[in-house]
Amino acid sequence: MSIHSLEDLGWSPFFADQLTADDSDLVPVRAATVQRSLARGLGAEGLTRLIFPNDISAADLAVGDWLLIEPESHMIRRVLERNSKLSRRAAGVEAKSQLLVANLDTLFITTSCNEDFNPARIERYLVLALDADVTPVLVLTKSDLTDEAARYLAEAQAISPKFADVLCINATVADGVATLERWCGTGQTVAFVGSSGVGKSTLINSLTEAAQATAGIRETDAKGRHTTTSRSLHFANAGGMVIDMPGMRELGLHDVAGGIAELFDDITELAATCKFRNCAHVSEPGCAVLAAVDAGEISEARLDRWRKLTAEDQLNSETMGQTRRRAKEITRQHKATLEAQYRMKGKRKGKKR
Ligand SMILES: Nc1nc2c(ncn2[C@@H]2O[C@H](COP(=O)(O)OP(=O)(O)OP(=O)(O)O)[C@@H](O)[C@H]2O)c(=O)[nH]1
Ligand SMILES: [Zn+2]
Repeated sequence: MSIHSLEDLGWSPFFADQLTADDSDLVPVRAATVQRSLARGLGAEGLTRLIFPNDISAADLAVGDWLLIEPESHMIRRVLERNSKLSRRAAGVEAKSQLLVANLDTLFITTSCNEDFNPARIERYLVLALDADVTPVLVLTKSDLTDEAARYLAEAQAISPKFADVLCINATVADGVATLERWCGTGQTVAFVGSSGVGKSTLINSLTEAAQATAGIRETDAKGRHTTTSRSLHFANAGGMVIDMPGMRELGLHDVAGGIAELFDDITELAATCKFRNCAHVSEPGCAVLAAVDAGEISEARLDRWRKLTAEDQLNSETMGQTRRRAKEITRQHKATLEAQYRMKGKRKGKKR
């Protein structure tokens, strides 16, 4: 197994600065796979199996994390602060978030030049990337299977100025893949999201093939196929690292208010001047956002997309307790309204008398 420098694995001053004198007997490794009680770390010595102490469990770790471990026992002692993290709402009734990957630099939001292309879905992924502090790059694949690649590209570019780049490629040929490599250089970590069949595995395989072979850490199943059942960290040919996230097609929005505020920064800015602090921009008096819509400065469609994303985020972010409280509050308000109406009727009756 070849030896890698920590910088090859994405180590940077951000992590080095977190080390203290107490850590001098520990070594840094980067979490390469994390499954229940089995986690592996990549370090200067190659791939090692990690041991969990009582106070750290697999749920506390994400692929891409930087960990400090004991060099002999491989016991994890500390998880270093992340410079970015991608999470989603965990399965189940509670509004808990599940950590997916950590210390990601670029997220390739992937779709194809066909019926998969959907601006609303692309915008959802963009919110996730912005919320996670990860650079979003939009990748349109299958440019070779359409006569309308230029139209798709123009439509994609119109979605948001927040994309660092919008690429339109044939993922099955080398020069298509090469356009992604400028994001995958030494010290950089990238990952892909997008629907099934848009070409994520094709791109990951091409971006990592040569480097994985030399590193000798490509995990294969009994038939020799590349296994993609859980998230894992891989070397990119261009010098950086790729996190494979199989099964990450649908990422329910959860706790991404910051990402929504950034994507819709025009609405966010105006909202600060609405008369009411918790203005929902529906029909409130003194609403600066509605005024901007009336003036033609913000399109109704854009405000509508903001409303939908905000509603989804709020619903997914509230706990069962909050849902119950909200239901109670609605019932209470309803009762109060009915009582008020009843009293009004009574008064009117009283007047008649
Ligand atoms: N012609 C052409 N075929 C492509 C392109 N990108 C992907 N494909 C093909 O589309 C099929 C699906 O590609 P995958 O890489 O498996 O897609 P995926 O996004 O990884 O799909 P999941 O693993 O289900 O999430 C494969 O047969 C690819 O060869 C492209 O740009 N042009
Ligand atoms: Zn308003």
